Amino acid sequence: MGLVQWLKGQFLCQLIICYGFLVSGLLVNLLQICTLPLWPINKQLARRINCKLGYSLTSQSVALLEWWSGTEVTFYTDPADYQFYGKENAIIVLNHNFEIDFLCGWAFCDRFGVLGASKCLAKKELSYLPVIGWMWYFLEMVFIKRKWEEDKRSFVQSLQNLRDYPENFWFLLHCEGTRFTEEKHQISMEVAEKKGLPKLKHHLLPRTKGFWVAVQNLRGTVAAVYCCTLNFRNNETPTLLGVINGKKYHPDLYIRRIPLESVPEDEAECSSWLHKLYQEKDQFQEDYSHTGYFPGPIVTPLRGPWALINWIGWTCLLLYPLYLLLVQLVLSGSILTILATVAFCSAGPGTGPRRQVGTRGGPCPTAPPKRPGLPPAPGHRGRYRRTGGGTVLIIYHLVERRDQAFPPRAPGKVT
Ligand SMILES: CC/C=C\C/C=C\C/C=C\C/C=C\C/C=C\C/C=C\CCC(=O)SCCNC(=O)CCNC(=O)[C@H](O)C(C)(C)COP(=O)(O)OP(=O)(O)OC[C@H]1O[C@@H](n2cnc3c(N)ncnc32)[C@H](O)[C@@H]1OP(=O)(O)O
Ligand SMILES: CCCCCCCCCCCCCCCCCC(=O)OC[C@@H](O)COP(=O)(O)O
Repeated sequence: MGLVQWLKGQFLCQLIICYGFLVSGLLVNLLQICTLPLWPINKQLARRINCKLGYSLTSQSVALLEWWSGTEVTFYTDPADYQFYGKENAIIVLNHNFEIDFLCGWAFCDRFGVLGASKCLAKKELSYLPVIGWMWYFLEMVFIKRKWEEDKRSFVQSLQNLRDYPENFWFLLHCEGTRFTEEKHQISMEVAEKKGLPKLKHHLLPRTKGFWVAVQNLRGTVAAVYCCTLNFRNNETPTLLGVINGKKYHPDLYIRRIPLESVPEDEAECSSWLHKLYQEKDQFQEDYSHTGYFPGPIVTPLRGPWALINWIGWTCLLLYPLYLLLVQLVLSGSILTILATVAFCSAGPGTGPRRQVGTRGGPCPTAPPKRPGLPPAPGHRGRYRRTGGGTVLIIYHLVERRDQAFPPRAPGKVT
């Protein structure tokens, strides 16, 4: 494992990444709040500013996926459709099987310049997510409680609001309405049986009302439905934590562009149309499980530098205060100890005395067995994970150094 891959596994690096995302997100939220007075004066300008602010935050997770974890989405699509991507509004119908399907969706949006403006039909709970949920409020995301009687009015109103949106946007719909699990699949197939519908092997039965309402309210605004089918090579089970740990995944995404005119206006016909679309998607997944690829040629839209530049910019800006702190430490003279500690710790666990955090001098109760100059015995967990040990110890010594500036008081004695 190279140095870069080792660094990606370090808790300190992951802490810095999440710190950057969180603090930049809060700053973006603050700036979005500042656009509120602009809305009654110039709504379109306020929307454009919020799209840029939204891009500045969302693209950090695209940078994490594409540059940090090195995950590259492979796109399968008809080259004749390629010319439309990014140049029109579209409804995206995407299967909801993977933990990071939204990240692959964002990467797809970023390739065609619609990441900042894109929206989705999301469960109301996501609007409470710190930073991301608050940001989506200003991007006019469509939230629903998944209870039609309570949702229908606000759902229709939210869609109508998008009819004069100044930027090209994609509207993501996971028609299944929830993430795929075997248990949900079994219940869903019982409903399919009752309805006399073909059973699906790789999907839950789609909920059709939301799709029909979206199509009806966005007709004239949206030009097409993009039927997107996502899968991962070699049966990978991708996770967000894996991406943060720098693990590379291999997503394949098959996109079919369907002009909106071909979607029926009648609700019952539209419902049948969507069920047929999901039966086709299910067949694509079945073929993929045997062949390892989707139909249609592979296209490779250019991966622009802006997600990476934006991420580096935020990281430099937000790490600068920490850099100043480090400079202070150097001036205070204690950095040498820390550097010595870093050198000492990054030699790996088990190569020197450990002191139990919180008390002085005692052996660390879970210190790996003494094997001077050797890494701890295989499988020894110890207090510090093999990969994160050096990092954790650096933080421990940083804390300890601070303590030594204020030596602990002996019990009962006041200094
Ligand atoms: C690769 C992608 C490319 C690009 C990506 C593009 C954009 C992405 C970029 C930016 C977007 C920004 C952010 C995205 C990032 C993160 C967000 C990601 C995910 C969040 C998404 C979610 O939160 S999913 C949950 C919310 N969405 C939905 O719920 C949509 C699906 N639901 C509906 O549409 C529903 O219709 C409804 C909720 C609107 C209303 O539901 P309701 O049930 O009241 O009505 P329905 O008629 O639909 O259903 C009733 C019928 O259903 C039958 N039934 C009952 N039980 C089941 C069952 N278990 N399974 C299936 N069907 C069932 C029942 O019989 C009823 O049938 P009737 O015939 O009797 O009506
Ligand atoms: C460089 C910066 C990186 C910092 C850390 C990375 C953060 C990445 C961004 C996190 C944003 C989280 C967006 C939430 C998307 C969740 C999508 C989802 O899967 O929702 C579930 C619903 O669909 C259905 O819910 P269920 O009914 O299945 O329950």
